[in-house]
Amino acid sequence: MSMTHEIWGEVQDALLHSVGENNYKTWIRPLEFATCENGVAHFKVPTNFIGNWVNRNYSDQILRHLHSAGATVRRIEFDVCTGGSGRAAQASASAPVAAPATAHDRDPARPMAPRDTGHAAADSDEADLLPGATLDGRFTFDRFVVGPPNELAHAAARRVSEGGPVTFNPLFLYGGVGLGKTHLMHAIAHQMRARDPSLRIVYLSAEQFMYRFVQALRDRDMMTFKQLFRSVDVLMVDDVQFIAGKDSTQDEFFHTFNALVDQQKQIIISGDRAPGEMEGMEDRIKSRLQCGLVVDLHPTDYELRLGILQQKVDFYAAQYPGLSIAPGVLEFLAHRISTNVRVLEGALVRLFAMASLVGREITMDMTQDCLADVLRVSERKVTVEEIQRRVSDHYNIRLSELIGPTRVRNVARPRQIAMYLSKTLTSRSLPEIGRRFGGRDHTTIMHGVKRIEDLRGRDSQVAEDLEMLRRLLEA
Ligand SMILES: Nc1ncnc2c1ncn2[C@@H]1O[C@H](COP(=O)(O)OP(=O)(O)OP(=O)(O)O)[C@@H](O)[C@H]1O
Repeated sequence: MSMTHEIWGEVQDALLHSVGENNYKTWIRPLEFATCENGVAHFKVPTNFIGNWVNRNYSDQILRHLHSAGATVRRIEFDVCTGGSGRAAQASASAPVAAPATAHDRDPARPMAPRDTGHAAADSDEADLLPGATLDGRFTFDRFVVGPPNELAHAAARRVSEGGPVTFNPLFLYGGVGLGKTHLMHAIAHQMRARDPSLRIVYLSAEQFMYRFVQALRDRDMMTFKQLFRSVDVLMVDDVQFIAGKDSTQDEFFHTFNALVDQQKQIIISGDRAPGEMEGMEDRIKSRLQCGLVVDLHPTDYELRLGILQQKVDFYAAQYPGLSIAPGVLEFLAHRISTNVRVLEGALVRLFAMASLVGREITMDMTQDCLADVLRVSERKVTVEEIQRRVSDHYNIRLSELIGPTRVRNVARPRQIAMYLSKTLTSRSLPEIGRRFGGRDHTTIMHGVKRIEDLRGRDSQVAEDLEMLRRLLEA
């Protein structure tokens, strides 16, 4: 069926439910259905910004609803409507996945919103100045799961995204690989842009900053480079450690930084470690980076990983309708993959892809088969010594007692628990474990392991203790 105004009316109602009232008012209501030709539905939008935003964030949903309403639409396009003379905006989307947007959208280092949204040609010129990657539409605050390891960073990012007087400059976010620094920076950008589309926000990696700088030097066009970076409202530089040891880039970065701070413009920087610990970074830069708010993202804990997995499952389940995940699988993944959220998410993507191929529920067996390599690599190397220390702390007995010969029950049982954990969490053989338990024979270890295996099913206190110790050891 061809797309009509009636169908669009129906789809608008459906969108009101699926995106919520606020989003609907801001993004969907301004869209005016114009025509549909050869499967391409054209919408008029008041600004280029709205066109790009809707394209990036809602085009999939719009297409889905159009299809459900029976419209045969392959693609949607947004045309900026400038006082009656509609002009093609740089935004379009096609089924089933939104097509990559325009040069404008692909460019990370361009100011993300034009000051005057009615001047698409000027936007394109600006976009042409800077190459790079795009802001990820999925990296929003809504999709960032907060827990004790990242709550401070999240709160700081939220505060900055609210705008207002610049209170801490720069905001410096640091932490290990895949802990959400980029996600938070993108979320700030999305939020700021939604709040004030006229803001000129530049997000880029330190590598791209250097690339631009070197290109400007080569083209003998430093003026344009300086003008561009010094005329933004918000500058975000990701992975700043990249410019460590690169003296001229650091010099230019330093001047850009100072110029923006002088103008009270917000700067947000991320790095893989605290500024003071960055080798090869000039002291004057380190001290600039430290003079705002420095917050770190700590390694995730089990609960946060589980929360992230649960949130991502909802997302993937919507993409693969009909697929389910067996109880215990998410908990297992949260236990076993503790390195980095990116790996955790990758594991989930693989599981869903595999399950959709075979058309079955994601079970524990499938998880172990499909992720054998990831699980092997991320296996935390727990040592027998660590286990002994944890167990003696937990039962409040001395390490020397745990390893020694005493047979009193309040030591013998924890000792067997330590033997069991050594057997199940390390790759040590029974004789090797025996040696670490005061030179005991391997049959003693085997007996201890069997005893706990047996108790585990009958004694809930033992089961609980084992679970808690395992979590502590694998955290
Ligand atoms: N708290 C979180 N909630 C939801 N998703 C998260 C969270 N933390 C990280 N992620 C996801 O993990 C992935 C990696 O995050 P991100 O790219 O932001 O990490 P990073 O700290 O910038 O890593 P790198 O050091 O490699 O640049 C992304 O898909 C991101 O959405």
